[in-house]
Amino acid sequence: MLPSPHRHWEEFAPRMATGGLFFDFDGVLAPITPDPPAARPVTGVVAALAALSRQVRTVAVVSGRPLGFLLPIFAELPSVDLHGAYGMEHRLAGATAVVHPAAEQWIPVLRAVVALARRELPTDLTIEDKRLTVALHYRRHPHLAAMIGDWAVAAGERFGLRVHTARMAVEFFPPVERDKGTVLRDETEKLDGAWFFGDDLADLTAFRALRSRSSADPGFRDVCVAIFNPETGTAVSQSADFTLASPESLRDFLVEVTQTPS
Ligand SMILES: O=P(O)(O)OC[C@H]1O[C@H](O[C@H]2O[C@H](CO)[C@@H](O)[C@H](O)[C@H]2O)[C@H](O)[C@@H](O)[C@@H]1O
Repeated sequence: MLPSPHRHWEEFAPRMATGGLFFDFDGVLAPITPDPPAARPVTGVVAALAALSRQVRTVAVVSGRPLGFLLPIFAELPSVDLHGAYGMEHRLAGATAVVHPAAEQWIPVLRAVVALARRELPTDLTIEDKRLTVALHYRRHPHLAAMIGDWAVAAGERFGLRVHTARMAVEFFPPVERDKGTVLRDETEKLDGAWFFGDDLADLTAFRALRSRSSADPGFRDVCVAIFNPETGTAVSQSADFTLASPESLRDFLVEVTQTPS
């Protein structure tokens, strides 16, 4: 019997021209690193996505990163859709970048949070200003987690922003109903099957969107894949169809399947 990843791939083969593969970035295409701006895809995975985009109808990256970060990294993949800031901005294949209008009006408020964080929080904290969202990273200072969490909750209430705990970080979002789940719900409307590769709790919204689509539509095939990371424990794996050990294992899987005639 084929191992689970290859069995799912073989079963998905008839839907290649009408299905999609959607990938998270950090922890999935790129290994986790202490310095957020330094994260880059593992060697060979961009070429594997290029090969995939010639075989599958939709290939997309769905990330908490802003488009400004994703665009240069995937510059050689114009046929891959990029969804940034948890779906609050996107650049679909062959089109220009679009910002969700309800999110755009919150940009000045997010600027005010960045300014306040620079004034009030320790100077060596990594403040990632992503224009439509803001992340405060404490990976290099884990003892500050509780203080930063409390500061973020108070600032979120004061400015009317949503606040979520992320991986060794807290993030501020406009109060707009947009996340990886709504991206998957919208982008799979015209597809008859989709895969999502994720490693973090925010990726569970995407898994749920695929599960909910396939339970409403038995003709739709969903495949949820976890990329293991010790920081997230088993929460993502337990909701997935199978787990790959690392971004490198994902790269190896994609290289193998894109080179095997279906
Ligand atoms: O949706 P994703 O593509 O997974 O992005 C989620 C956040 O990832 C980044 O932060 C995480 O990765 C960093 C680099 O490995 C790491 O240093 C940090 O501790 C992690 O939280 C990114 O910086 C955020 O903007 C993304 O929202």
